Amino acid sequence: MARYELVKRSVALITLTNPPVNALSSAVRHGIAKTMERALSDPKVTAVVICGENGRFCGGADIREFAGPLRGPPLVPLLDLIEAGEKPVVAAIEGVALGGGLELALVCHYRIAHFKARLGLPEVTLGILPAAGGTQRLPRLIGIPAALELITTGRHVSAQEALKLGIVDQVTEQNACEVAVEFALRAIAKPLSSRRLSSLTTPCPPNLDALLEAVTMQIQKKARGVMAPLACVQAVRAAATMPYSQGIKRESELMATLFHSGQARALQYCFFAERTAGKWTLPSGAQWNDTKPREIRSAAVIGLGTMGRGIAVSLARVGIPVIAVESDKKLLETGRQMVIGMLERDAKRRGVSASLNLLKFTLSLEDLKDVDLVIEAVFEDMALKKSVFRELSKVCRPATLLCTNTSGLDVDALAGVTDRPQLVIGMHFFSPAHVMKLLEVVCGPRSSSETVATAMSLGKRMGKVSVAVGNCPGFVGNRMLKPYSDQASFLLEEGATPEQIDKALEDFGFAMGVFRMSDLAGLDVGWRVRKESGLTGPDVDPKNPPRWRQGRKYCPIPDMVCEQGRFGQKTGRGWYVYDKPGGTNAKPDPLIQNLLETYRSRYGIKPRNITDQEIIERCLFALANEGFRILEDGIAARPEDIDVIYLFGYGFPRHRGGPMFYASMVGLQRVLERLEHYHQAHPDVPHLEPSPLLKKLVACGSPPVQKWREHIKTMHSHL
Ligand SMILES: CC/C=C\CC(=O)SCCNC(=O)CCNC(=O)[C@H](O)C(C)(C)COP(=O)(O)OP(=O)(O)OC[C@H]1O[C@@H](n2cnc3c(N)ncnc32)[C@H](O)[C@@H]1OP(=O)(O)O
Repeated sequence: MARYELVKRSVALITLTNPPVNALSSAVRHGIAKTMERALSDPKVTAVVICGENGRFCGGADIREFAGPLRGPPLVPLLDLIEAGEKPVVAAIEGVALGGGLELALVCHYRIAHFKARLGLPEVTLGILPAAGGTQRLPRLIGIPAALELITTGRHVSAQEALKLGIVDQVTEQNACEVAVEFALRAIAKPLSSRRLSSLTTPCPPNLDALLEAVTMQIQKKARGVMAPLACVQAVRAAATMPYSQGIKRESELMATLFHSGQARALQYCFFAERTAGKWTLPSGAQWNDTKPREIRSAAVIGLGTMGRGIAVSLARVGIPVIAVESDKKLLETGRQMVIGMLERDAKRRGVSASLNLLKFTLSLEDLKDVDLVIEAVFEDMALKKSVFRELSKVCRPATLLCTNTSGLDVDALAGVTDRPQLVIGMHFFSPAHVMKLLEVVCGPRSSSETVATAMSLGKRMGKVSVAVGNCPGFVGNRMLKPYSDQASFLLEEGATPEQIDKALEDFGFAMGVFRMSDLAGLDVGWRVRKESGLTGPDVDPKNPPRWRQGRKYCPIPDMVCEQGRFGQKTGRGWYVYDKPGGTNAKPDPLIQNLLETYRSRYGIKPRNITDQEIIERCLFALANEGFRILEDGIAARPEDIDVIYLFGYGFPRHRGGPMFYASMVGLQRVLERLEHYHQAHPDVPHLEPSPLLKKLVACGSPPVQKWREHIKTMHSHL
């Protein structure tokens, strides 16, 4: 796991060999310990260079080992030994030096980085802190403010920025290993004491307390309830106020509180879930690693509304020529200006030039005849979408992939009106499409494996986290959203206020509660969907009981809010009131309070006190319960996929792991009991009835989330 060679007759070259990222597994630590001992004890060796195989220095500790007991040599004494050695050690950093990888580099006496390398201490994103001396050595090297920022955010820096900050001594465009060997030979005669970071005094700003206080407040505002960044601040404070020997003890104590925490488990689960989600399989057996995607050299976007504009920008900024289509001149011109503006702002932010030459705007579908792929992003109306797909079928060459950006309509019904159902697929982007990372790739029963592979690979190219899902109303994300938001509405009936429900959800960790989020998204969208599906509006049978639709309990309060022209932020009024249309400062509105009181007295509902616990349980257990049904139905392949969708598309707090992981952390038995309790109280709400899969998992002893798949016997997988 660490290779040893003697180069230039006196330099020991130690190469970490643990593909793909040379993580510091127990075997690698063992390899480093053995090879370092050999280098330090061999009189022929005058200097040491440490590098990583395959152009990657080191991706840090092996996260997979965190779940088990510590095996092999512990990292801290090993790193102390390297730093204390009497022979100069040079880190040759190519690819990445992250977490324990950077901590390894920090105990080397010199660091040479390849110009494409990235460095950082991302431990905080895994719910822990850099506990192999990182919180003590980095502040000594680059000062408190810069170290604090890097450690509390986990941000990666480029080699150039690392040079500016003083993290590395040299950046090279040549082979970093060869440069490091030459560097090591020159360093032989030089004293090492000033290169041992643990022996340095931390440069301390005069306003240390104020700085730490400001950063703490910033963290509490941005990452409410998240423990790791606050522990990082305390560890860095120790670097500023204590000698290294005490600081490292403090670092270790803080790590001990984080290491076994639920937050660390959740965040590490998210890391792997994100990577698992890209690995799709279809009922045919075709899967991500045996199906070649098509190369997409040109694309088209139909419809330049909010979604279409974001999609066009997402395509153009990764170098794909885009033809954007609108139905009338005025809309086309508005869309054109918006797309260009968005692309220019995006390019400015990234310090690159805007690829405006890749954009073409047209009123004619005929212009799409030669493109490789079309993404339809017209209004969410089946008849309209069908007419577009019929037309595309006529004008596009037979090999063109036809994708629909629908948030819940039947992808197979659209495939059915084309001459190429195997080349039709859903690409459900989230608004704003050029910002939001999630892409649901909706596989119809007739979508070919090549089509799935191409949509998934295009998503990756656009920087999206793509998840393959099956075709059903609302797919995964929006299908689960319904029971969640229904519970919030029922809670309003029973006595809660929008602000109370939002606060409980925001305290749980959501960036926005369900009502603030609906105000942002626009209340009219859901209203239109409910009208189209006959839940409200003139099509509802007048004989229908008022709070009852399609055989189940229904809460008409969201419709009543819309009937008053309250569509959310854009109209300046929704569940909250705003200073002006488009305003973002939500204030509770007495008119909503009135509406709720009138509603309750009309239906004889006596308001009751509702606790935050009930809000969280009813909203989130109903959400997870639908997730279990989605797994049973084969609409999502694994719980990780559902969690990734909720993390990246719906602002589920990452330190809770996603709705399915959260359910497993609460305990499936407890979730089952609470759902049974709430269903007993509300037998007319089917979403509260525990799903058969949840019951089955509890009966099997509540296995960990990674093992649920073994218990899901889907007869008709949609994936
Ligand atoms: C005492 C405590 C001391 C130290 C604490 C730590 O060091 S904690 C770990 C800190 N390091 C990180 O957080 C880095 C995590 N990795 C990444 O950010 C990326 O993987 C990386 C290195 C930038 C490479 O990205 P890329 O997109 O090229 O590959 P991908 O992410 O898909 O990873 C490839 C496979 O490697 C697995 N993997 C990556 N890093 C680790 C790791 N540190 N430990 C274990 N496994 C790791 C990843 O899961 C992928 O696996 P696969 O089975 O192929 O899906």
